[in-house]
Amino acid sequence: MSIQFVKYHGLGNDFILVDNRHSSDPCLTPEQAIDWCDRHFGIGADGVIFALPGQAGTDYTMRIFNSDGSEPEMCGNGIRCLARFIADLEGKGSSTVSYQIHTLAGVMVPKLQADGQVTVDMGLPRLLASEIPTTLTAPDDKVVNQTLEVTGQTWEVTCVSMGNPHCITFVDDVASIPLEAIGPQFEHHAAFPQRTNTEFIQVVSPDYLKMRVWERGAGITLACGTGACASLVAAVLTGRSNRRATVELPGGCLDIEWSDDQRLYMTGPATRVFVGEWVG
Ligand SMILES: N[C@@H](CCC[C@H](N)C(=O)O)C(=O)O
Repeated sequence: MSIQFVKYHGLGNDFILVDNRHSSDPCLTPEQAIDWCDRHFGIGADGVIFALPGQAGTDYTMRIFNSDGSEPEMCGNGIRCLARFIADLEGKGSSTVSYQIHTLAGVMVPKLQADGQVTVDMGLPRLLASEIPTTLTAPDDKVVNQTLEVTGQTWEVTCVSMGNPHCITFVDDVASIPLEAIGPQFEHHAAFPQRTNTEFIQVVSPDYLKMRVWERGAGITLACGTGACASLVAAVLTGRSNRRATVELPGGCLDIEWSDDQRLYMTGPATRVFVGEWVG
């Protein structure tokens, strides 16, 4: 088996991109994606992303496997990388092109900017417990400032879905959170039937948030675009931030806006690192 790939990252959240335009099924199995993502015995990445033919009138379809082989509905940093990958494939790398991308979370619209950044219309946040999903409140209620018991400690959490689930906790100092130890306990908590991504947020000012993340299916990553959007929504819902803020992650900063049209707009970089060929 010989497959060409290109490695990209969005603020250190890194992905292997595969040109899958010839078929509507990913050319790798979840087990193969696990092998590719292995940082010692494979290429190394937080996930593998496939550019497939568009569905329902869209330009392309994005599918993604996390590094544990599970398939998330959406990936914010990944869709910026996908947009740049497609533009490179189409020879439009330096233009301000935009694409309609079909994902399991709905249609997303990334647009390449003249300065090299990518802005993505990430759609509407979903706030009801049944939409997260979580059993923390009644299905039709929002999950804002709810208590959650993890590792014998009580946390106050707010949950937001950006198509994928996020559980957000505001803390005084993100650096002091033992993410490696508690991340898995949030991810696999019985209150989250589809597991959850977990963000810890320090509010520096109403327009500047610091974030660390434990991702479902990938563990600690240097950035998470859907997580940054969900965290801004949680910060607005709890009266902690403005509707537009910089979110600083270990890998760098994203600009996030929860616009008056209620949609989330995320702007950040997407960087090509190298091309390769898998000869497994
Ligand atoms: N890093 C991503 C999110 C990837 C999916 C996530 N691990 C999940 O399972 O939901 C982002 O930038 O949004």
